[in-house]
Amino acid sequence: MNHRAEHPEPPEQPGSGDQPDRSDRPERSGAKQGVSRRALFGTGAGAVAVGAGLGWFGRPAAAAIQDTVNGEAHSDVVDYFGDHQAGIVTPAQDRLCFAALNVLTEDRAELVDLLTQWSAACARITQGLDVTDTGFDGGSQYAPPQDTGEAHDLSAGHLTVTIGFGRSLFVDEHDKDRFGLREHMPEALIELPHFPGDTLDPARSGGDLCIQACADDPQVAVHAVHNLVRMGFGIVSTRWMQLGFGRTSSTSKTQNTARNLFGFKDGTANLKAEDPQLLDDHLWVRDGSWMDGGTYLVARRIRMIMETWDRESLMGQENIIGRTKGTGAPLSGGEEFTAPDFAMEGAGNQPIIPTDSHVRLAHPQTNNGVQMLRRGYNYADGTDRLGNMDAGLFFIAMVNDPRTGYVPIQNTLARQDALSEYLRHTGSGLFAVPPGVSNEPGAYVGQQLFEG
Ligand SMILES: C=CC1=C(C)c2cc3[nH]c(cc4nc(cc5[nH]c(cc1n2)c(C)c5CCC(=O)O)C(CCC(=O)O)=C4C)c(C)c3C=C
Ligand SMILES: [Fe+2]
Repeated sequence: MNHRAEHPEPPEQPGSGDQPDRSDRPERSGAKQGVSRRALFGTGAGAVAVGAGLGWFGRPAAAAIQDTVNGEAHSDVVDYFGDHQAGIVTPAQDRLCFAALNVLTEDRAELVDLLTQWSAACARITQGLDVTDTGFDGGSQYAPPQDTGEAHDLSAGHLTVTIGFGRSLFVDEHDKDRFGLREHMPEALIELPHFPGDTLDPARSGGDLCIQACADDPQVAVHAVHNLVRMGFGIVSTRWMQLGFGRTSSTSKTQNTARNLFGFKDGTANLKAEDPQLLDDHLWVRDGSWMDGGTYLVARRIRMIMETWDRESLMGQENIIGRTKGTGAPLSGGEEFTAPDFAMEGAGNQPIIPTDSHVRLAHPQTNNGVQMLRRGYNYADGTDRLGNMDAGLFFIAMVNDPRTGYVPIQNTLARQDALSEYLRHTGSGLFAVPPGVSNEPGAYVGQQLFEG
């Protein structure tokens, strides 16, 4: 185990004797609300730690941490350990911090060591703890803190951290093996093709690794990425990063459907945690390889041209999507979750759900029965030089084979979808998301790949 806390104290720096003695400084702010990092294992009122299991890092397992809200047991911790990584079918939180990283080192052992440290850190921060026991202010005055500190007083916030491996982790741009992983590179981890209309920015595309941190609180999500990147100083560097808000999907039937920045309910017809057979058919890799129990994550930064869309009539908008703006019901009638009737005709014997509408073209019926788990977020990143909003959807989809589960649908949408006129794809990434991390001593994300 490679906890930063176990690293020896750094040698005394020249002149360090001149540093002020701050051992008597006052304690900084304590818990503010909820189950805070400090309250959980300290003296905070209201928090109850029930010893129902120990993680390999020696702390109570996630489900053990509970608080009481209106007399009912409540936990805002999502278990880090399991057959699948959290952040896939676990209920989509409201906030996202997504980062794609370049791996700088050529040393496989250094990479494995980092992944091991990341898993140890994730097991802690997903419980609302600092990265190490020493935390952000308990270590040596002469060494950088072992946690950056910005989430110290905040609760776990249902934080999930999902790690993925890009194709470029396996082979470089000359197809040369990196880290001896080439023979294990899955065939499904393709270079995504150019799709009609793509205007991708290389600075917002690709990456050797990805970190998807989702939480109720943006500061908790950013803290996760910030600390994993900090721990990887000199081994990885951030290639691009995207913040998201207002989840545009629901991954559980217990969640309501949120709206995208065009004002439509988004995520109605999605794979949901409650349909294990569909998840096995469309989401989880089931091939006995190191990816068994994992999935593939497609990320697309899709700018939505608000200025044009906002001038479209309500009827025009609904015909483009194929659903009503109010309830999200299909134009063929019923409620939000009523199945669309694509055969139904409207005025002039034309299909009531237009042939170029988004839901018709994206529906499994049009795509050989293919389904995907969508887990995207809205984004708003200021304006361009003309004052137009740079805002849209950071689309995330997870599928068990992007060659059949994503590429054909994206090609169809890019060519025929009436919605495409209002969209610009500006960033892209495809990552193999390995299975979950077991609660065994020393287990780490991607272990099946490196030790299989
Ligand atoms: C390649 C896949 C998809 C991309 C890219 C995509 C972009 C995109 N979608 C919306 C808004 C909506 N999408 C909706 C449904 C829907 N979209 C996809 C796939 C992609 N969308 C699928 C598979 C589905 C489900 C189709 C079905 O089975 O009925 C909807 C309707 C509500 C819902 O079911 O979620 C909306 C609204 C935007 C704005 C967008 C790009 C910015
Ligand atoms: Fe869509």
